[in-house]
Amino acid sequence: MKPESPALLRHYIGGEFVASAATFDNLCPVDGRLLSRVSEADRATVESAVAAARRALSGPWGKMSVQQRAAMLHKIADGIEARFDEFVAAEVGDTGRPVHQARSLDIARAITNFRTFADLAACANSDAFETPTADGAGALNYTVRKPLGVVGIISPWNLPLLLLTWKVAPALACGNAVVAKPSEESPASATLLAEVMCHAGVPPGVFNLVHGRGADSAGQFLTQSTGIDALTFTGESRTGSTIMKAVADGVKEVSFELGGKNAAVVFADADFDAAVAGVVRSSFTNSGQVCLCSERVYVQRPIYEKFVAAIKEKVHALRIGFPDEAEVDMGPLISRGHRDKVLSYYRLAVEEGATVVAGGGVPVFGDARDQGAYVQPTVWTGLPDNARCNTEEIFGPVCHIAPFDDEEEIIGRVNDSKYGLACALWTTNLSRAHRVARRIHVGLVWVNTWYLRDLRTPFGGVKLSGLGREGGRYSLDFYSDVANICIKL
Ligand SMILES: NC(=O)c1ccc[n+]([C@@H]2O[C@H](COP(=O)([O-])OP(=O)(O)OC[C@H]3O[C@@H](n4cnc5c(N)ncnc54)[C@H](O)[C@@H]3O)[C@@H](O)[C@H]2O)c1
Ligand SMILES: O=C/C=C/C=C(\O)C(=O)O
Repeated sequence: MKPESPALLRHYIGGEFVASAATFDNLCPVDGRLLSRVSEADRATVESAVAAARRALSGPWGKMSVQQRAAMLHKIADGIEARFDEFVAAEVGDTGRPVHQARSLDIARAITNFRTFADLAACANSDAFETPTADGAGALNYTVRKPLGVVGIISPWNLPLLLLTWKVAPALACGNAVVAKPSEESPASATLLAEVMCHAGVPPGVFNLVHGRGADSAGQFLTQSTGIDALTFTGESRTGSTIMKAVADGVKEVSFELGGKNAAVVFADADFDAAVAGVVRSSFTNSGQVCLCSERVYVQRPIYEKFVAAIKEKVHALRIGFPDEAEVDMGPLISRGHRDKVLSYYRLAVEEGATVVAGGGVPVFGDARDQGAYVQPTVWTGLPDNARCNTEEIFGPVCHIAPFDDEEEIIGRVNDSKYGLACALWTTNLSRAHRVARRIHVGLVWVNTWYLRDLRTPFGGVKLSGLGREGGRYSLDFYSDVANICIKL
């Protein structure tokens, strides 16, 4: 029987699904099979999406109150909920992640993103100041939030729907119209989101979706469009730098959530078992493809050897499997291309003198997964802090474990990085927790936990890890312009 021709994923522009003559293949990282063909937007297509967004701002969307927009965001969340299993299947197909993760994290958080920013925007207060004046009558100053206008959104493949909606939700809550460009590696859930937007009655042009790659493709064309008012981007630091140059002439507002080379620091007084479990989670979740993952692990010397042995045992026990296996811990990397990058670091580590405590290669399954993008979860010791494997973001299931002696030493070593996104500290000493956390030069510190999220908190990094903060009112501040009005009484 002739195999079904793969689906064609289309753009969503001005409320219509639009195909392009140019397409690219979307492959499944579990077994390499062709999942779908994807329309690739040219510059004209991207510009038509930007124009549709501009038109939407002067339509019914631009006249809606924040309460009406909040209600629309809840309808979008309802729509994702109604098609929850389809979104799970789309995300798992594109990324190969465990089904249980897609259900509990990726799709669940997309729904939460819309509901959280609906409520935050609807309840956001403005500022007001009574100002005394020489004539005694005084003046009243108050602020109003206005949408930026057309916001370009470019998102990565590692948590596709979570990170796309992390930006779409507040952008829409603040009254903007958006043109979103998801990663070429993960087009499926974004396309489903467009269907939900359409069904929810989001006015045409408010949410536009264009598919394509980065350089010389839809991503670059979006950043170069003079029709966008702001650009929010999540991805590699070097891509962020390229995008910053592209938008500089127009002095566009940017929000960047970029790369990291995060540390986990385990003090001798930590709850040992909790720290072991926590580091396994923070180094190997999503096959290490989370910007917050700990690729640098530092363990205080008295427990170092015991800790390495414990991590080795846990990593050897990690179940690498098909997405739908109930107990699977780890799936493949996103693509053969990304696997080549991670394997190049596996080789480099040995060249740099690492001891390979666990992993270091490619698992052999003897089934379809051998055509996928799997790698072994890997643990190294023995490298100096300045080794490339200890300074460059690998973005795979790997960590290096090094001993340290005291607080001053470890604070200096953790901060000696061109990145500054996140850090996980493990200690039962409360004073030490507060003291050290404040001195780590990152945007996010977790103590005795990792990736515990409260969406009202600021999220973002320093140095090469990003520009700006999103989350809670920080998102409202980025996705709206605040104007001050002064009334002479
Ligand atoms: N800080 C955070 O919150 C955060 C979250 C997730 C991922 N990340 C980072 O993202 C990276 C992994 O994601 P990735 O591989 O998709 O990143 P990437 O930079 O390769 O691509 C991200 C997005 O940018 C687009 N793009 C690429 N080049 C472009 C260009 N020249 N102009 C415009 N768009 C372009 C891509 O098509 C994709 O949609 C890692 O470095 C990770 O640390 C950071
Ligand atoms: O890979 C990076 C993960 C980013 C996560 C978030 O932005 C979030 O949880 O809101």
